[in-house]
Amino acid sequence: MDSRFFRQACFIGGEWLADSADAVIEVTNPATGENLGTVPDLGREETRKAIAAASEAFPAWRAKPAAERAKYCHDIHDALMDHQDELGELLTREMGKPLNEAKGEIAYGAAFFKWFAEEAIRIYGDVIPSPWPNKRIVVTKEPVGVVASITPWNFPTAMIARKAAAALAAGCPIVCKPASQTPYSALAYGVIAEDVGLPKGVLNVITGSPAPIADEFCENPDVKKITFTGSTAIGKQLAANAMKQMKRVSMELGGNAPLIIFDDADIDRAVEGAIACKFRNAGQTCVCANRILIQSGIYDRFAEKFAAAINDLKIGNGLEDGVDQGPLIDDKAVKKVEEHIDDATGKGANIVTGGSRHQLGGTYFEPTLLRDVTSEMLIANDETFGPVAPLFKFETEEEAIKLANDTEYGLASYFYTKDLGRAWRVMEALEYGMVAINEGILSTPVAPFGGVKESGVGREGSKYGLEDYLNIKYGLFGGLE
Ligand SMILES: NC(=O)C1=CN([C@@H]2O[C@H](COP(=O)(O)OP(=O)(O)OC[C@H]3O[C@@H](n4cnc5c(N)ncnc54)[C@H](OP(=O)(O)O)[C@@H]3O)[C@@H](O)[C@H]2O)C=CC1
Ligand SMILES: O=C(O)CCCC(=O)O
Repeated sequence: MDSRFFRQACFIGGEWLADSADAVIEVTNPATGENLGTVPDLGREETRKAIAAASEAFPAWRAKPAAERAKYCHDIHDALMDHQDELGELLTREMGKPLNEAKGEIAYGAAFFKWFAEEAIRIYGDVIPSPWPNKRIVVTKEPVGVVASITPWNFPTAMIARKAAAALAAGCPIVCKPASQTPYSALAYGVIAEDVGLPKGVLNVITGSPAPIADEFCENPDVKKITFTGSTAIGKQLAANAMKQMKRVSMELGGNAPLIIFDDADIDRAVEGAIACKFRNAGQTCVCANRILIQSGIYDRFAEKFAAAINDLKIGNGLEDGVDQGPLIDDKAVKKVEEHIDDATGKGANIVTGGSRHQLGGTYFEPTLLRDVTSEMLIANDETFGPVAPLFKFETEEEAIKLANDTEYGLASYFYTKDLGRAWRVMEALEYGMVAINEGILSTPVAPFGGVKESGVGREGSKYGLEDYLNIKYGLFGGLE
């Protein structure tokens, strides 16, 4: 690929570490199946080196005035935005999402660096009124130390941004392990780190087999925090391992988002929101609506309008103009989508539109609408992570809430209503970390992103996102008499 951001080497301690002989991972463009290149398949030893580089960088990095760390974060923001088109194209090539979404992701990622640059200078402590006349109590905030991150392929730039920006702002160096399917957007951060003159070791990117890298992250005592975005199964495993040393953890895991549309909703607005919420990134986000619950009075009307909007979506290579939905990440993802559709239709659901692999071949899949879906079907309980919209029917508000909460997940939820009382009631009743009312997209760096139940722990973005990278220290000053 003809881009100076395209690096087939890892970035450790400010140096580019190229592959050793045959130990490489091949990276494929999901839109074409073409091989884009390779990255090193590194293991524990190199991970140890990256952690050592980060540990070495820590004392000087944490000692910098917050305004200096903020300046680096602002510079990273500016560098991402200056190269938005080039980085967006790199992202589309390795991940498949449409170019406009990819460029949007670069801007979204950059916005985390800006946000946390502005938060870095507001890491306040506290003075607590003392219960003793001759003693004083203060609270200070300190960086947790070296952070290790593991991120998924669906947002290769932004998922690193929301971890790295908070870590750097707080005073923590970071070692990033990106998904093996999308390493190049992550390695581009190495180029950016060089461009902005980030001190060596503050940001490291290592590629390779996940298990040995994760084991080193969990077992190396110099790593003080592990931050992960990905599947619940891997998140649980990582959290359990990290707890052996009582490391701090942030876990952004799977979801099973309900999108509820009440009879009194603005149907056109709900259709627009459902398209954005369900088909963004071809349905491959943990906040995509996984279950669409429609009140019976508008069920048929909504289904008809939603199907028409789905039929307008253009499928193709994300680099082509006007494409709304690219390929799925790989064949495993397509098989999961097929399994969910087959299971649902086998148990009585009906396909309104789509339902099959797209004529373009590869991992392209038709955006699909299923109706008459019920709780007994696999799709009701398992995250599809693909372009399938299943419509469930409900009669009452109480039933909708019960259905929506009937899952072990609790990440994002959505509902549409014009009734203010209902808006408050339902928001309070939904057991989710995030609730969007009359909106289909809720992500922004200024709000806390995260889940409850088995969707994880911790929050990213917002003022709360920084707390996850800080330790609280209580200082007691005695002897004032
Ligand atoms: N919350 C979210 O945003 C996401 C949720 N998912 C959900 O998970 C499902 C499976 O997707 P998948 O990509 O396989 O998700 P994974 O959880 O397997 O992958 C996410 C990250 O974890 C790494 N990883 C894989 N195995 C281990 C391990 N044993 N220890 C530590 N890290 C590991 C991966 O590395 P490598 O790429 O090298 O394997 C990748 O960097 C999806 O269908 C979806 O339901 C998936 C992605 C994001
Ligand atoms: O799917 C994810 O892993 C994160 C969703 C992206 C976002 O909206 O922030």
